[in-house]
Amino acid sequence: MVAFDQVSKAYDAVRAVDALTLALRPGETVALLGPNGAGKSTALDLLLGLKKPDSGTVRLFGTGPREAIVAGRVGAMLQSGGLMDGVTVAELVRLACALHPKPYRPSEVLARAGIAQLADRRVDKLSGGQAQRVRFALATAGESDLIVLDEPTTGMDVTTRQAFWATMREQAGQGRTVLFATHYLEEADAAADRVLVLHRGRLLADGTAAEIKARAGARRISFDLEGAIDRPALRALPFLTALDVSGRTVRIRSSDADATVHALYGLGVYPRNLEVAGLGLEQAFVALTTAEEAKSR
Ligand SMILES: Nc1ncnc2c1ncn2[C@@H]1O[C@H](COP(=O)(O)OP(=O)(O)OP(=O)(O)O)[C@@H](O)[C@H]1O
Repeated sequence: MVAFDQVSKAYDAVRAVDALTLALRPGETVALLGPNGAGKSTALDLLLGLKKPDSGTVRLFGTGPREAIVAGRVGAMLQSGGLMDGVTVAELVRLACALHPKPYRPSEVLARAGIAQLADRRVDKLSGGQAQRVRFALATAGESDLIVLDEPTTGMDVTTRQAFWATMREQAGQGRTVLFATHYLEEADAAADRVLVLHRGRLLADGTAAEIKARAGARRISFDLEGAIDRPALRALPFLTALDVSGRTVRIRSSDADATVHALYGLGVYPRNLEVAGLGLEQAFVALTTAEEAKSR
């Protein structure tokens, strides 16, 4: 079990992480989302013992972060982590395996990260996406109970990205906890079974992607109308939060699509090509974080 208990960390006046409390369960794949500066990297640094909280505690499997890392229970892939200069990919992976208390075979690690063909290349001569795969290999050098990934797929091409997530699913399937920070909301939607939204260091939302979308409330309704379009009548529809008319096509956002559509028919119009769709995680994220920004203004 991985737990933050009332953890805070400030840089001068900036509260990067503010009274964060949460627990991660085994086998869970968790996405950490938040706008720039929300505190994601700081939270991961606290989790990995790279920074010390000003107050509160971080516990990993019953110990502090350092002890858990020394015991090989944590694999991490950080954003900027420089790879050692002057060594080859194979040498670096062998070193990571040698340092891990429960290592996999280096050949296995190379193959899993899709870098077997890069084994003899120097790590300081790799492309961005290749270097990212090497970091991925280092994070999965041994059997860790927690895998922490900071924007893991940045710079990866589509195939690498798919292979990467397949491996992460496999790892989670073996009971490991996978925690990743990302700005790719589609990826969070597809890969995570739990989504955490951080905003100004605080946990704004915690749930499945579906729950977060539902919490952001809105649904999109679109349809075409024949004849004159009565905008004031449309604008007065219940639960409407946005209205856009373009030519014959009307697009509505509603916090209760059933009630809005019901009232729409009540106007005596005949909407054609009616579509009701949920918001994507990206739109839900924007709705949640902008609402929070507005509150704090
Ligand atoms: N070393 C530091 N010194 C001073 N302020 C810092 C430092 N590191 C982070 N901050 C500030 O703390 C806040 C949280 O930053 P953090 O890097 O944790 O956010 P993030 O969610 O990872 O952002 P991004 O999405 O941009 O990577 C920001 O306001 C940032 O400017």
